[in-house]
Amino acid sequence: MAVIPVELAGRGYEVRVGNRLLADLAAQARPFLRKRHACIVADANARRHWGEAVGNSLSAAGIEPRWYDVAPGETSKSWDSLARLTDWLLDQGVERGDHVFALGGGVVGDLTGFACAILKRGCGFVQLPTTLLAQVDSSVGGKTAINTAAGKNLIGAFHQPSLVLADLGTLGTLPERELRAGYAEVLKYGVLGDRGFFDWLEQDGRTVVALDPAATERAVAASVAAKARIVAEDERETSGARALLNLGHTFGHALEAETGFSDRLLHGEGVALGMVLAARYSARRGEISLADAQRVTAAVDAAGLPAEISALGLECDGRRLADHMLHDKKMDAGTLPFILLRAIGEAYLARDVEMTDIAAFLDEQLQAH
Ligand SMILES: NC(=O)c1ccc[n+]([C@@H]2O[C@H](COP(=O)([O-])OP(=O)(O)OC[C@H]3O[C@@H](n4cnc5c(N)ncnc54)[C@H](O)[C@@H]3O)[C@@H](O)[C@H]2O)c1
Ligand SMILES: O=C(O)C(=O)C[C@@H](O)[C@H](O)[C@H](O)COP(=O)(O)O
Ligand SMILES: [Zn+2]
Repeated sequence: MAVIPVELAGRGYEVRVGNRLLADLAAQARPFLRKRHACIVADANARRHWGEAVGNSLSAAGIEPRWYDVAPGETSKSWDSLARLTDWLLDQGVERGDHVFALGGGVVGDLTGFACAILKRGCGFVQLPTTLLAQVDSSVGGKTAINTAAGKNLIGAFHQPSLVLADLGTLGTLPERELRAGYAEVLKYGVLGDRGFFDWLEQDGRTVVALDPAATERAVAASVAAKARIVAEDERETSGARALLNLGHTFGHALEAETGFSDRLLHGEGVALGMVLAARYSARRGEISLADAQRVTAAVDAAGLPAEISALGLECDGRRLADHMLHDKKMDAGTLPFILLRAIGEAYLARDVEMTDIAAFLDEQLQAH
């Protein structure tokens, strides 16, 4: 098992990456189980595959599991789901000193984390991520949120979990498309800040998607370590360091909004395409080399992720996509900073990007190929 600390003064926590962690939940999470029952908010698919392991572990320790099912999919990150979940948590008598468990992917983690951030002005929670994306990214760092009609993650809070248990065994039941979508966020850490990691993924990335045990553990642990470093440096995205984790997301979130937060484009797929667009736009500005932008495109394509916006069949122009971006939380005094690339492994925050230029670039991309 790899144990990665997220170092935050007085509020630090561990991310444990390994096998059979859910079957061992009662022991792993002992300090966070102070009552004879525990509330578990679960993605319905995650519960179907992994609920028994969680339930058995708790029951054997004399703790009654109380389940709340969340419908799979991005639409569960809504006001409606949040209201229903907080009502249920109140019915269960959750107190500020209690911990709620979130079993599932980023949807359940973001929703439960936000519910726990506001329930009685804040109770504890433990992340039990069961998707690759959630293990390498969403369960770590305390960003919690729901979506609104105006866009992605627009209502939320920073609220850190007390523990993250990333059980690699859970990836075995994940549909392949979801595995690939999660891989996009793995690739992101290489592209934004670690050329050596990118080189390894370029070479051996297929072993991660094939769930080779050593490769998977290396990819998850390295990704978590990269995120933990950045979160410890800039927990609330104020200095610019954490904003780099948004590489590909300004484009990606606009594409998710345009496709109605539907199965047409998963979050990780939007991020993959967004990284390609960020790399191409950086090359157009004469920053990253064309060859390196092509390497990013090839790595995305090799993972079976979308690399061409023109293939999405969108019926919109660049201006419309640029308009979605105006709701981005990075907006600062009317300007939207973009995460661009000077090289693979060297992302930076560009504050001189004109939205008219982004719209023109997107028009070119929509028409290409
Ligand atoms: N808070 C953050 O820092 C952060 C970071 C990245 C992404 N996110 C958010 O995370 C969300 C995407 O998360 P996701 O990719 O995990 O998607 P998800 O939560 O929708 O899960 C993907 C699918 O996998 C199923 N599933 C989950 N675990 C399973 C398992 N072990 N076996 C079989 N099926 C399983 C789910 O039912 C769902 O259909 C987006 O809303 C995104 O905005 C948040
Ligand atoms: O943790 C972060 O910081 C990230 O940006 C990670 C992203 O992968 C994630 O999708 C995040 O939710 C996006 O943040 P947002 O602030 O753009 O909503
Ligand atoms: Zn993301």
